[in-house]
Amino acid sequence: MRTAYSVETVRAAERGLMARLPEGALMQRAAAGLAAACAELLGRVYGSRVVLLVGSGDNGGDTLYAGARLARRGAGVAAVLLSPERVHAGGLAALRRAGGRVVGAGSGTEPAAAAGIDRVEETILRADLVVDGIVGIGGQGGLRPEAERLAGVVAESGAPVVAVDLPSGVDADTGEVRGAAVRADLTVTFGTHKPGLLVDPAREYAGSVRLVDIGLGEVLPARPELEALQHADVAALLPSPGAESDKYRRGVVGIAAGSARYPGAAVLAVSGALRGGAGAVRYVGPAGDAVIARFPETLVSDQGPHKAGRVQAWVVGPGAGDDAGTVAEVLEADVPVLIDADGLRLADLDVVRERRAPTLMTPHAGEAAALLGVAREEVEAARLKSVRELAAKYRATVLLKGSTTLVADPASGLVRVNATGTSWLATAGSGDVLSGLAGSLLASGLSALDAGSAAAYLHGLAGRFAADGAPAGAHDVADAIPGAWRDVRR
Ligand SMILES: NC(=O)C1=CN([C@@H]2O[C@H](COP(=O)(O)OP(=O)(O)OC[C@H]3O[C@@H](n4cnc5c(N)ncnc54)[C@H](OP(=O)(O)O)[C@@H]3O)[C@@H](O)[C@H]2O)[C@@H](O)CC1
Ligand SMILES: [K+]
Repeated sequence: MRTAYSVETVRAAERGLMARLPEGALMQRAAAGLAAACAELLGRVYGSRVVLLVGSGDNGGDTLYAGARLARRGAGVAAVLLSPERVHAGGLAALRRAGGRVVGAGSGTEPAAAAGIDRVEETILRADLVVDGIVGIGGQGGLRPEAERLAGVVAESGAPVVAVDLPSGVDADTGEVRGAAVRADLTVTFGTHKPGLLVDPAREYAGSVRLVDIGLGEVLPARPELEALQHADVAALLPSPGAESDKYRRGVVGIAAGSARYPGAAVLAVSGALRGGAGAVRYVGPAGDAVIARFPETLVSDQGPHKAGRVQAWVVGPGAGDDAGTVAEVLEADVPVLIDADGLRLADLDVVRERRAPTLMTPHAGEAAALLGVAREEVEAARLKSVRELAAKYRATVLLKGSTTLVADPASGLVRVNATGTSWLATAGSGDVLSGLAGSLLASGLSALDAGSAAAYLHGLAGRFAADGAPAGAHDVADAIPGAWRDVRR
């Protein structure tokens, strides 16, 4: 499991840890990990040109101490100080002792302000590596103008960028990027991941992320604010039939989807459900012929959901068109229900709120925006906040689809982020496959949080396998689910 903790939690943990350690010990651990990552990226440290962008806080301190380590190994290290009067004094002294220099205005020993500006640009443009220590977890909002200007020069230089703890300008807790921010190739983060490193849009700014252990793990609380399942976690969740299992014990999933206009949605939802571990898939709706033609193992009924027979979980909504009656009937069932696509528009949301059995809602950003009464761009800019708000508002587990799919649990407030997604999954019908897959996992007994997050994980992996660098259709993704399942189990 990969976990992320909020700034408040990190700060509290750090206070506890610092009280037990000699002063500066944590910063030295951070700087050592940072310098090692920079050295690895450089390949050859001796003779390389490293530029440090140094802000006024401890993030700048980490950067200066790491710079000192690189200078001792023979790198030419130049520090650009954004607030020379408030720079981390110990870090700067260490850098100078190691032979590092300060460039730009206000350094005291360097050329005057006007000339200094050019020196800074020249230096950055010649750099082999830029280290972004402008701001870390103490940051508020996007970069300030001077930092933004420097970030522009860095982008122009094309030099690889290592961000210290976080790319400066992104929000550590939310993953929001409300102004200018540094784009990094690698982010070296300390003690724990921060939520912003795992959630878009900030995740995209971070590049690859490396976690440096500074001993924080032992003082962090057991429950993180955000977690990301890995292969082993998903493997532990997936159902496996025992010797005694029959189709009812393995779970029957009901799919109420498709319409005369959109029969394909029914076929795709069933294709996902058949690969999700349930013992049987029942289909209810007007696309029975199309479903049977493609998947003869489906139990098809043209009666409504009430008359469909035993079902342990329902999926309602994909391609449902305007069939509000079926959605209402499914919501009356006292079993877990997954609501997707048209179902999200057709459902009586007061009924959803009052349901006793679990509900899993699976909107994309546009559907989530409609449910929250905000613009789609706002959901995309603030994915974590949006998914939490939806879960609280509808007292349902909510899976917000997208480049980083999020699943929020209404009771605990825990959010899971899925890391297996690929942009190849942004293809018509891919959401229908996901609904069927998640519904099938619900029917086999997983909680809504586990079913949603395990389904997102398998679906993302299947998308990668199906695409393998080329476009793939939603049915290819469904066909690749068994391979993803085996890969996770291996
Ligand atoms: N604590 C620990 O044990 C350990 C902490 N560690 C490290 O410390 C970091 C946290 O350090 P921190 O608390 O000093 O805050 P930090 O992120 O450096 O920035 C604060 C300064 O930035 C400024 N500023 C704010 N917003 C800005 C913006 N948008 N654009 C530009 N500037 C902005 C703001 O200035 P002001 O508003 O006062 O003008 C303030 O002075 C953490 O991320 C990790 O790297 C590691 O060593 C491991 C041990
Ligand atoms: K930073």
